[in-house]
Amino acid sequence: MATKSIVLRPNSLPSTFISRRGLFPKSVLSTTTTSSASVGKLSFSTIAYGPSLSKGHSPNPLKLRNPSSFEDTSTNNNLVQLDVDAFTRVFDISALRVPSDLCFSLESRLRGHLLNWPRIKNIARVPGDEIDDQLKTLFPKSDFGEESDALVTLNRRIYGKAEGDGELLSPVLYRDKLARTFNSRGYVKFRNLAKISRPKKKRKKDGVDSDNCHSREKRVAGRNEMALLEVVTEEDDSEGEDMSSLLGKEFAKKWRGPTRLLLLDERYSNIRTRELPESIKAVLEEHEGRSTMTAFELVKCKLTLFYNYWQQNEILEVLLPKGMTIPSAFETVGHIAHLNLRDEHLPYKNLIAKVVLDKNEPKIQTVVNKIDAIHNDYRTMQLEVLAGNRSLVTTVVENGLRFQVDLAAVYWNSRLATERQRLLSCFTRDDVVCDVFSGVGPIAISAAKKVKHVYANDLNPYAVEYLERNCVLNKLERKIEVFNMDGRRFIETIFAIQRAQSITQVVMNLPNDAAEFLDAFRGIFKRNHMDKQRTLPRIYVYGFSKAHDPEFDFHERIRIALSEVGFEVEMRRVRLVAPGKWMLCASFILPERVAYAKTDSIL
Ligand SMILES: C[S@@+](CC[C@H](N)C(=O)[O-])C[C@H]1O[C@@H](n2cnc3c(N)ncnc32)[C@H](O)[C@@H]1O
Repeated sequence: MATKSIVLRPNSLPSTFISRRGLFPKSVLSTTTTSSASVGKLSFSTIAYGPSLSKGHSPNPLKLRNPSSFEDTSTNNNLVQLDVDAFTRVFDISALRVPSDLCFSLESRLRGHLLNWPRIKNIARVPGDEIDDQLKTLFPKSDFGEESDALVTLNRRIYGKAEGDGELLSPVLYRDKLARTFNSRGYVKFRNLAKISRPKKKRKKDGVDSDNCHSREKRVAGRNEMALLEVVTEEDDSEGEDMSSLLGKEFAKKWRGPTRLLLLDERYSNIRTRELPESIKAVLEEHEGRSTMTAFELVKCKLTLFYNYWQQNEILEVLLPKGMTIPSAFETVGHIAHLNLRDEHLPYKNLIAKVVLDKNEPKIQTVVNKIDAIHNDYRTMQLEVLAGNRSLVTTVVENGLRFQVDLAAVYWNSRLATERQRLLSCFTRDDVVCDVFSGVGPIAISAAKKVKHVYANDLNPYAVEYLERNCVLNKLERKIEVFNMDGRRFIETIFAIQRAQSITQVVMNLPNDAAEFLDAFRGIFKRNHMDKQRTLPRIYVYGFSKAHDPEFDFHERIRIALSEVGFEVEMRRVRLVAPGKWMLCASFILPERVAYAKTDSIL
């Protein structure tokens, strides 16, 4: 079972309509249309540390005026239109560009000064931070990082001093060299020059030119991503703000080889080089010279966090109204997330389900809500599909076994997985198990893997159908015999069958009523009462109790059902199913006097 917290948050909107203006605190809304710098300053004084939807700025402020994009169309066949762009936030941050070979050691030394945001790596890569493969081939030795004169050679070649090196220039460098030659002689720009080495353009498709196509692809890719980091500007040398003025000429801004960005803490977002803390500068100075291509730079970056970045509770916090209690968990059954929403959440049920689906795909494909308490005999739930595909047939893997279930037609409770394991640990390979209320077989099939033989029964024909399928699915059909009858009749029948092997363990997992089925054991051995060799089975019976002393209460019910008092019962609390309501498991060896009782006599 997986549980997820859904934290909801305030808003005073009508139940089926959520305006985006109402989604954000006023102060934050007003900042969404201001410049990013002012937002940054405001944020730090008023809002807690770390990424938040109430911080940063929205790249699409105009869209904020369209409240209908958050409308919860609950009445409209669970089609919720959630404008995911509204959750895009842009943060202005600073980063240190450092040589790639120093990035890990610098990261650990500077950790306290780094961004340290969840799911965002402190070391970032941006286009152009790595030496181009084509250029790599120009180096005399392949190990670029260790070759001290490699950079000199590269610079010579890039800046047009390659003649005499005896090597052919790559087409890119050749074009570059040509361009500079023409310019120095005063020629006008050679307009077709770029074509010399440019790769051929792909053919236009459907009248869309390839550049537009590319930019659209980029946009879509961005949406599917969690975050995007872009370098905005690099500090202007003319202001004397580059590292060279602080750390010596070695730090002059110039690309010197593969680099990485170390994202700095948000408090440094608008900082200048000279304002960097001494501790950072000291670490950089220490590292200067360790790399053959040392070059540190302070760069301004734009970190964009998309809808995919934010967690379920962060999204719902923004979407849902103030003052609501929090729906805290959902149960997972195969691909289905099973919510248990309270009345107050119902106007937002589709919105909640959509976010749950978005945030838990691909594992979760369907989100359902329990409509009503379980009332029927088959213990099936009334479920409403709120989001995703409508199939309630799913496969659950429990303890290495696979169980197919149709949540619309059969009972399944993943929360009992641990209890089932505990129960199984009581069985041995010599046991013969009888599961009176087996459902689709989580106990019966798991037991069959371990014990000699299993008799499994359920009243629900659909459960029996899935039980049979699951026996086959787990290749255990030879060890399980399946029955479809009322539990009481089943107990009488199975103990009367001559060919039945001696049953040593009986499981009765129908907590609401199982105790009341115990009378079926009265006189089960009476027909062959001379056969004192028959094994008296151990019975495990489950029950609920809301009593002050649940153990005593359940014990009483068992004694009354069996009409017997003189026997020992082990009692265990399984779990609290509701406030003050315990699920219990009682186990005892069927008293001899009950097994051989004459059915019409009362002891
Ligand atoms: C609480 S479920 C337990 C199922 C299974 N042991 C499990 O752990 O998933 C109880 C099962 O008892 C079945 N049941 C209800 N009344 C019954 C009856 N009178 N006779 C036999 N089975 C019954 C229901 O169909 C249901 O599958």
